[in-house]
Amino acid sequence: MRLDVVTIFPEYLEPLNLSLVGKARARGQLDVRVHDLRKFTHDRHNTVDDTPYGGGPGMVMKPEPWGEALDGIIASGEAGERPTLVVPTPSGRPFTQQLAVELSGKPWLVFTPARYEGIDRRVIEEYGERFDVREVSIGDYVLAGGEAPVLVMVEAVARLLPGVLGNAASHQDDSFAPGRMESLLEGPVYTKPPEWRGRSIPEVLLSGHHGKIARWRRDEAFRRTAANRPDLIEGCDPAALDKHDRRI
Ligand SMILES: COc1cccc(COC(=O)c2cn[nH]c2)c1
Repeated sequence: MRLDVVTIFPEYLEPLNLSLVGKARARGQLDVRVHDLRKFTHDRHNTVDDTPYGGGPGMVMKPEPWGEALDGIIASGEAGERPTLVVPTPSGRPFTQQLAVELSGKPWLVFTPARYEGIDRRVIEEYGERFDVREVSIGDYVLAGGEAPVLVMVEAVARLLPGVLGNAASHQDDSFAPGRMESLLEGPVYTKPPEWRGRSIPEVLLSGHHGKIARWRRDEAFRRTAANRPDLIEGCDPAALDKHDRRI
């Protein structure tokens, strides 16, 4: 997968050289290219923003630099390759595990994190006519820029790429993983030592009885979901539970 990011703070994307994403890059599974938006300005101050038409607070990112940056990136693609553009914004569709799964199947993502009050709408219109443009929110709050959302989305997508996450099975049971655990939160996890500050491990986890363990985990997932995310349970039909679990 190729990932391009256009930003006025390239150093903000340094974390993409670390850990899981860093290793995937080193292995050649991910081709990550970060572009400094200011390199696509031509005035003495490398201006990327200006006052909003119609007045109001803050500044808006000018369309010209984005146009030059995106045209250059698209032109550098393999013949005929078409990118999916991802625009982090509080007014976008929710970023979910399902969307992460969808994006992990794309060959080329271009992220356009904005600062200020956002990017001139004509940029979205211009590229939306020719490419798949997704305006995506990572949550209902406003940040100073879209770079942190890019780190979030790249990590969520990269860990789904085959061979990137050590133990492939471990994202089947992710919270929100489509299918089995459609919309349940993960229950509690434990590891050695068997006793820590007088606190032991739930007996069932030491029983070796895989059926009972699966049932206990399912019950704990329901318990935690009911406590923290009752909205996820409303639509959940217990009868739709994995038949295997119910048989125990
Ligand atoms: C593109 O327009 C804007 C405007 C304002 C801030 C931002 C940065 O993104 C966020 O704040 C965000 C993304 N998901 N949740 C919050 C982008």
